[in-house]
Amino acid sequence: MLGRLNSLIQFRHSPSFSSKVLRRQQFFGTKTLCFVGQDQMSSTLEADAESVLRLVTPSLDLKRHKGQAGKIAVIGGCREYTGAPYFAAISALKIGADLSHVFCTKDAAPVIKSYSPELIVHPLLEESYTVSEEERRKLQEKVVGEVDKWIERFDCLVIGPGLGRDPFLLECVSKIMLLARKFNLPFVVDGDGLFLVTNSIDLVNSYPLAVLTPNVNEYKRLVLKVLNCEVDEENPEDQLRSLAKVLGGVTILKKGRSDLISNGEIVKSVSIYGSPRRCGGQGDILSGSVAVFLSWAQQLISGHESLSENPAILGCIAASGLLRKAASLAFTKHKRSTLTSDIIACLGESLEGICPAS
Ligand SMILES: NC(=O)C1=CN([C@@H]2O[C@H](COP(=O)(O)OP(=O)(O)OC[C@H]3O[C@@H](n4cnc5c(N)ncnc54)[C@H](O)[C@@H]3O)[C@@H](O)[C@H]2O)[C@@H](O)CC1
Ligand SMILES: Nc1ncnc2c1ncn2[C@@H]1O[C@H](COP(=O)(O)OP(=O)(O)OP(=O)(O)O)[C@@H](O)[C@H]1O
Ligand SMILES: [Mg+2]
Repeated sequence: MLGRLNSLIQFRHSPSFSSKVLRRQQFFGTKTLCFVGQDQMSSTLEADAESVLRLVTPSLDLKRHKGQAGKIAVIGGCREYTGAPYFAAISALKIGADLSHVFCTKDAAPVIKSYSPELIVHPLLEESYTVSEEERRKLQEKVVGEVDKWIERFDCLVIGPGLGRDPFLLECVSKIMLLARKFNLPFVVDGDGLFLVTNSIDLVNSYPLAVLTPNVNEYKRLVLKVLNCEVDEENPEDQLRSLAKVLGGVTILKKGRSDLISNGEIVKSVSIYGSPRRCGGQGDILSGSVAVFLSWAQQLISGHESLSENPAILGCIAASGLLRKAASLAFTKHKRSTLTSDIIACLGESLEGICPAS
């Protein structure tokens, strides 16, 4: 059994993929899934996102307790932006995480708390305008110390949604990223977290549990900074693979008409569903979703020592497929007036359609 599971979700270019029916192990409950190897993780570019969703999504098991389905923390939310961290955090819960925290600035906290009692919001971060020069170092130690008390409880962080670009705040977040690396905690970097990382690439370099989710603008800036060239529209896969390789094997999800995913070795795309609506906030849904599916993929793999796949790639494929399905469903209902909150409201129905809970 293990050999078959192993061969089927190996991420090397293995031509030997073949169609098989797999019986899941106890830790996810016995669940039969059809994991068609050929058009899945083998050398074809397009991943079979729906099969990956079925593979990593755990069964609901009465024997499990609160927290086991995932504890996510979003680091983001400032005076300027409060929607993005909310979108990322609530998406994680709507998909199936048990707990979703937001670490944001004192200004943003009451606003985000007012959006939903489901989120645990920590008003710990600070922006420069609230801190005098002499207080900075001491306050930074305090902020990072407070986050440190929580950080080991989480399965994945999402760093950047609505973070803003305040230098003092970004310096604190840099230290939080180093803390996450010390604890081998996976993190998704999005939004202004990418602004931070693009200017301090060492924060993610050679960290295989880092996932970057750049949009068109953010990708352009990352390529310019790291590869010192313009985006190659003719051959995006090779350039993406090179970028991830130069960054030491981080996983990059390049968002666009098709989402392209690479860890510097393989490249996979997810083009299913999707919608023509480009309202702000969809990338925030994606970042929260990657965190949940990456955590579930890690649980799946940790239950099989012999498996060596990259949970970050699995998480990106699953999250992209689900978001695109939910966006398509929401667009069917709301057309031009589709909002990010409409897409969030479709996450549950979309996942249920691919991977029924009962
Ligand atoms: N409702 C909300 O609260 C939302 C907040 N969002 C947050 O808004 C913030 C900005 O996201 P965007 O998608 O607008 O960011 P982008 O980076 O796509 O663009 C922001 C603007 O700033 C410019 N810019 C960004 N970085 C730059 C750089 N290094 N040098 C020069 N110009 C630069 C861009 O060209 C653009 O004009 C992020 O933290 C994001 O999470 C968005 O996610 C959308 C929804
Ligand atoms: N042209 C497109 N056609 C179809 N789907 C798209 C297109 N562009 C983006 N998407 C989908 O929307 C998702 C979010 O991408 P987008 O570029 O909106 O992120 P973003 O700009 O970071 O969003 P946010 O406003 O949250 O910051 C992508 O993962 C992708 O699946
Ligand atoms: Mg974004």
